[in-house]
Order: sequence, then structure tokens, then C-alpha cells
Amino acid sequence: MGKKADKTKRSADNSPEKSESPKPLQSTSYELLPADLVYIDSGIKTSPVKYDSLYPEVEEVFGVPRSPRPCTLVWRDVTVHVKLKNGRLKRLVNNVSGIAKPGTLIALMGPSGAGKTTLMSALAHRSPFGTVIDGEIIMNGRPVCSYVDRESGYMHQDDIFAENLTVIEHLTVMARLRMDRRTSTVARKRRVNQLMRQLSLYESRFTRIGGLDGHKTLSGGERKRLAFATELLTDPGLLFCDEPTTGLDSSSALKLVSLLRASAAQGKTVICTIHQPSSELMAHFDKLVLLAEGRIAFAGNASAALGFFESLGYHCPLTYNPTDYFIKVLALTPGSEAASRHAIKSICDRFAVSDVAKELDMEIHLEYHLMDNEVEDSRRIRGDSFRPPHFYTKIMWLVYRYLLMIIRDPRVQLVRILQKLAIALTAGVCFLGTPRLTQAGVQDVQGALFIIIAENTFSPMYSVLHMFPEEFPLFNRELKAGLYSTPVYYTARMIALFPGLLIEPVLFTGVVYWLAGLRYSAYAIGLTIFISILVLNVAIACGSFFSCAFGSMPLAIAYLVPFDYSLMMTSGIFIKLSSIPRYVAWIRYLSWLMYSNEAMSIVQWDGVENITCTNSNSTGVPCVSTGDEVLMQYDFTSSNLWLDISALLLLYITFHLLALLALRYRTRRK
Ligand SMILES: Nc1ncnc2c1ncn2[C@@H]1O[C@H](COP(=O)(O)OP(=O)(O)OP(=O)(O)O)[C@@H](O)[C@H]1O
Repeated sequence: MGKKADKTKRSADNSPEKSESPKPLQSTSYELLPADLVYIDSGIKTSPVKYDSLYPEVEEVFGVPRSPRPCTLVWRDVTVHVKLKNGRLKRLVNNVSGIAKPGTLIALMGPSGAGKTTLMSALAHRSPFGTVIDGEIIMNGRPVCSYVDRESGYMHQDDIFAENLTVIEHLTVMARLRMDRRTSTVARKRRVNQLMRQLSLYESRFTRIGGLDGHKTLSGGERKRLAFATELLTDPGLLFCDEPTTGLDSSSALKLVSLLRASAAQGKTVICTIHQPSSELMAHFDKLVLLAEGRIAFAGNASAALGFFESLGYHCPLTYNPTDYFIKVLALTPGSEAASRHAIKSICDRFAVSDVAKELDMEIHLEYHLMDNEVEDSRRIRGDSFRPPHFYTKIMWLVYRYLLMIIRDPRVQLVRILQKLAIALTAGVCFLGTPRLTQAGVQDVQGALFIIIAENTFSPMYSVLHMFPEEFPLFNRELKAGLYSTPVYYTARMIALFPGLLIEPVLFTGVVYWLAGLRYSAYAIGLTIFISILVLNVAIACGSFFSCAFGSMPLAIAYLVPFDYSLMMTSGIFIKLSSIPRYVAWIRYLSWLMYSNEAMSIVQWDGVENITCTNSNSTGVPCVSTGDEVLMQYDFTSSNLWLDISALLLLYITFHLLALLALRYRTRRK
């Protein structure tokens, strides 16, 4: 009981502030060891290893040893199925058991398609939608569920970053999103700096991750180390790494695996899928788990694997790297798949009844026994001590990140503003010189209004279509890692767009309004600019909805084009509203072009009584002499101004809500 209480106390003490202070390394049974020793749990037997004789780089790389939250992960009889499109289940992992203890670096290996990523995702509670997991997966005595996101780090095979950010900006934002909200700013900065130094990123801290033209970008190794640093920010006790060495040269791969080794030496539990590592790399791993056809072909001390295979008659030639040999034995040979499957089944069956498997089973049982005896409260305290940042903090830092991305992307900024100015000037000069209160002037005013509405609708609406499909992989990964929720992301994304959504309509409408000589009063100018801001924001909301609802830009365009045509046709410009056939007339109630056209027309013509009539005789068209007559021509009603503005606001809210729902739906399907 005293020991249990001690355990509980240590985990409860492990607040972010306190975890900064150096602590001696701990064994897997959490007993304190002399400062220069670390227990490396090598699977079946635990043996004290002289820390500074084996890993002299550890202290140099990671500074004074810290004490992460110790994590023991146990999985028993885990089977993973995936739902296929035809509704049937396909088994990817078959009845797999294992244990990962603090201080251990585990290599999860197997031929391509063996189920490594599937198993690791299941262990980390990050399986994609449509995955069915049977069996038990328990971390520190609690079945894994969403809390594992904050207790563990998951380094993906393909790293995805917000590319326009520099290393230090990325880590700063991630620290704000990931670290406990009680962590002080100084402690957070110190952690970021410490990680950059430890992972040799300090020199590149002002380099953009995947910069734009002419900017230096990070190397593949640096990107992997940055991904690793990101996962280490919270100093998790459990680390999953999916093929971290893929795409790296041998020295970068060695450097990365040394870092994983160093992490394990500090008390973390590290599980790592890896493809055919060299003998030098393999020497860093304590345990080896070999998967084949979704089953375990071997699990135990890396050094015992050769003996097990030899006992089955598979002798690794002296010239062969043992791991290459294991993979060769466990891979399907093209042309004789049935024989290979038979051999693999036989190896897996023999392993299941081997002494190594029995020892592993005993170890798992022992761990279960210990967990059963652990006080429930102590588990909860360990799991629940983390306090995530408040949602408004997350929104603020996401807005910062997206603003940086927008500012650094010339596609969206300077070029777009210059383009707007050029279009405004070109359109505006066409209206120069016509007096407003004449018959020709009426047509010009309505034309200028339509140009203002169309330019604030179509190009902005199409410009956001690429946004969500492009950002979805990063968003979905961060969402799955529990960094923020869909509404937080969506709100931040929209707030970051807002400066542009204000500047663009003000600039464009201002220039066209002035050049076209529209109604000259502060009320008319102010209201027209306000309506044009609303129009652009509704268009962006509608574009966002199509962007969220359809996974790709071509698909979104395919649906949006007919939609925007129907909105335009019912806007009141081309056809009198009263003459639209009844079965399509309802579309006008969705048309912000109609609402804005009516509202802007009212602003221009309400109360106007003195339109001159000079050309009625020559054209035969009856003269309009008052603003009301102009409005009647288009079936507009002067009392509808605030109704139109309210409808625009309602459409704005509705499209954003629909976009949010569509985004949520898509994240649940991935
Ligand atoms: N959603 C899915 N639908 C059907 N089959 C799938 C699905 N996901 C994975 N698989 C299959 O499951 C098997 C295991 O996939 P997994 O990605 O876990 O393998 P792996 O061992 O990590 O391979 P690699 O080393 O090539 O990354 C593969 O044959 C893969 O094609």
C-alpha cells in the first residue's frame, strides 16, 4: 500500500512546472536508481545498464535526465478489422498481445502490409473511421480512449506542417496548443528552446519549414526531428513512431534512432515501426515484435529472435543482416504466395506455443494483476492531471498561425488586392461621365451595383474552394491528436480570413462607387460598403460550405457552378422577379445577389424624385422619373431594406453552420 501511495504521489506531482526540475531516472517498477544508472527493460529480463557507458550521448542530447510520466501499455488478444465499402469486414490484425514498459524502445517490424501501422494506430487510439477493434488495450491500468491523445505522442510516417511557418513559430504555436494551460510562458519558451537545441534545430529556427520561392527549407532529417520535437513538447511517457527513418540517409536515420533511444533511456516507452534497419540501428532497440499477415511471428528480446528462427530451421546466412533475413522469411514470395502463407502460418503458430510467448503471456498476466490491485483513484489522478488550454487560447493561436500563412502566401494577399484594384479601375472608368439622374444614368447605376455585387461574390467564393481540401490533412491530424475541436478550427480559420474580407470589399466598392458617381451621401456610401462587406462574407461562407462538403476542388466547382447560375438568374437583374416561373422562383430566397441588389438599389433610389426624361420619345421606352419607379421596374420594394440586410445575415450564419456540419461529417468519416 505504501508503494502504491508513493506511485500515486509521484504522478500527481508531475505537473508541467514541476516536471522541469531534473529527477533521477526510474526503473520500470518506479524504484529510484542511482543517478548514473538507468534500467533498460529488455523484455523478458530487466537488467541495469550503465547509463553513461552505453549512452554517453543521452545527457549531451537531452540534458539532465527528466522524468516523464511512466507509461505501461498492455494489449491482449487484439484483433483489428476494417469495414469495406460492401459492408464486409476485413481482418488486418489477428489476435495480437504484447506489453511495452517504461524505458523500452520497441521495434515493430514486418513485411509491407503486415499490419504494423494498423496495430500501432489501434494501440494509440488513432484508428481511422470504419475500424473495428476487439480485445483489450490498457495504458497504466485504464482502457485506452481519448485521454491517450494527451498522454502519448504519435509521430506519423508522413510529416504534415503548416509549411509557411518557421521552426520556432511552429513549435511556439504547438506549445500553446499542446501544453498544459498552467505552464508559464517562461517554462514554455524554455521547453521550445531546449528541444530546438537538443534536436539540432536551433540553427534553423528561423527557417521556414517548407518555404516559398527562394526561401531555404528544412531537410528531410530536420523535418523528422521537428516532428519529433513537436511530440516531445508535452514530454509524454509514451511515444509512437511510424517509420521515422523512412526517406532518411543512414546517418540521419542513426541520429533519429539515437534520439528515440535517448528518450527511452529517460524513462519513456517508445514503440516504433521500422523498415529493415541496419544492424547498427537495430542495436538501439531493446525489443523486437515481428508481424506477418497480421499475426505475431516473434516478440521478445531482439537478440533472441535469431535463436527462435534457428530453432525453426531458418538459419540466417552470415553475410545477411538478421532483420533483412526475418523480413525475407516473413514476406510473400511472388509466384508462390500459398506456400509463403503456409510457412508464415507455421512460424506464427510455433511462436504462439514457444517459451518466449509463454514468458510474454506471464508478463502480461502479471501486469494485469498489478493493475487490478492498483487503487482506482491513483489511475484517475495520473490520467486527469492534464489541463488543456482554453478554447479561446486555441482560437487565438490558430488565428496567429493562419494569419502568418495568409501573409506569407502572395496568392492571397498582395496579388489579390492589386487584382481587385485593377478590376475596380477598369469597371469604374466605363461609368465615368454619365449623369446619374438621367434615363441612361439609371441603367449605369444598376450596372455599377451589379458589378459591385458580382465582384464581391464570384471570385471570393471560388477562391476559398481550395482551402479546406488543401488544409484537411493537417486539420484532421491535429483534430485526431486532440489539439482542438472542429468548431475551434473553423472559427479560427474564418477569423484569420476576416481582415481580407474587410479590406477587399471596401477597396473595390469604394473605387467603383466613386468612379461611377453613385449617390453622394455618407449614409448611401456607408450602407453600400456595409452591404458589399456582407455580400462578400456570405459568398465566402457559401464557398466554405462547398469546400467543406466536397472533398476536392473539382468536385466543389462542379456543384457550385449550377448553384451560382441559379442565384444569378434570380437576382432581379436579368429577369423581372415576378416573371420567373413559380417552380424556380423559390431559389431567389436563397439568392444573396437578389437581396443585396434590392438593398443597394433602395439605397440609391429611395426618395429620388427628379430623374430627367430626355430620350423616351426616341426609344419608345417609357420614362422613369422617380426612384420608386426605378425600383418597381425590378420588382423591388423600398420598405425591404432591413429585411434584405437581415436575410443576408441569416444566409451568412446558415452557410457557416452548414460548412461546420459538413466538416464535422467529413472528419468522422476519415
Ligand atoms: N481501409 C482499408 N481497407 C482495406 N484494406 C486495408 C485498409 N487499411 C489497410 N488495409 C490493408 O491492411 C494491410 C495492413 O496495412 P498496414 O498499413 O497496417 O501495413 P504496414 O505493415 O504498416 O505496411 P507498410 O510497411 O507498407 O506501411 C495492408 O494489406 C493494407 O492494404
